[in-house]
Amino acid sequence: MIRITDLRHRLLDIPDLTLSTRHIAVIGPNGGGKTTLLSVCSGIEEPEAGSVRLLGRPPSAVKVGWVGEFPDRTLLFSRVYDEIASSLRFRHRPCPETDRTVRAVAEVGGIPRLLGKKVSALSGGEKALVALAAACVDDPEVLVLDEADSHLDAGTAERVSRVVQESKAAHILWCTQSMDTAATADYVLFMENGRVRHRGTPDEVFSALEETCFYPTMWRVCR
Ligand SMILES: Nc1ncnc2c1ncn2[C@@H]1O[C@H](COP(=O)(O)OP(=O)(O)OP(=O)(O)O)[C@@H](O)[C@H]1O
Repeated sequence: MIRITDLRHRLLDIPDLTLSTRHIAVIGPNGGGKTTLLSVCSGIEEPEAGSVRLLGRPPSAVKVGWVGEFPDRTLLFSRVYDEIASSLRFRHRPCPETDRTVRAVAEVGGIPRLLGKKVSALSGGEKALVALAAACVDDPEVLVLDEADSHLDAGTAERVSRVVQESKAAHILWCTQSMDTAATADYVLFMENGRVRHRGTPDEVFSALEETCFYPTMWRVCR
């Protein structure tokens, strides 16, 4: 469970929010506070007031995997293998176990052929897949994606969805500008001006957004 109480941080103002579903989509206009909310929920930023609890603990006590919109800013190592292995190495996992786990997560992400490459030689979409593999390799309890799918072709975005769904994370907080992706979530938060304007199942939230640009294209076509 994710529990937010009296949260105030910059423009964020969320008095009370309890999220118990696994896949939570965070959507809304630019500047609405989505990244700020994800940063606070991930423990990257301490809230100015109020509290966030993930699985009953403060975010700093939870294994959180983070994938940002610009992997160039977060990828630390020059080789793909080293990047994906880094969190296991930081925890001093045995080398054979690390090797097995890195290869397994690369397999799920469809990137075994990238393991020997230099990060600087990858395309933007390949970097996103590497960042996702690095975030998933240590079995995060909570997986947070901040518009990680924004520069991906449809096939790569589909692969990202598969890796995310196959992760063992209890919660996936996924900020996306793809309303079709958000429509596949269990629960949707629509953020505007730092507040949660709409919350509920995709049906509940998107029915309130039918006249706006925040309505899934696939729903317009197929429903
Ligand atoms: N470090 C910061 N210091 C002060 N204000 C900030 C900081 N980071 C973001 N903001 C402001 O907070 C507001 C919300 O930003 P945030 O990045 O959370 O929005 P967002 O919904 O993720 O937007 P986008 O869809 O454009 O990425 C914006 O007005 C932004 O200018």
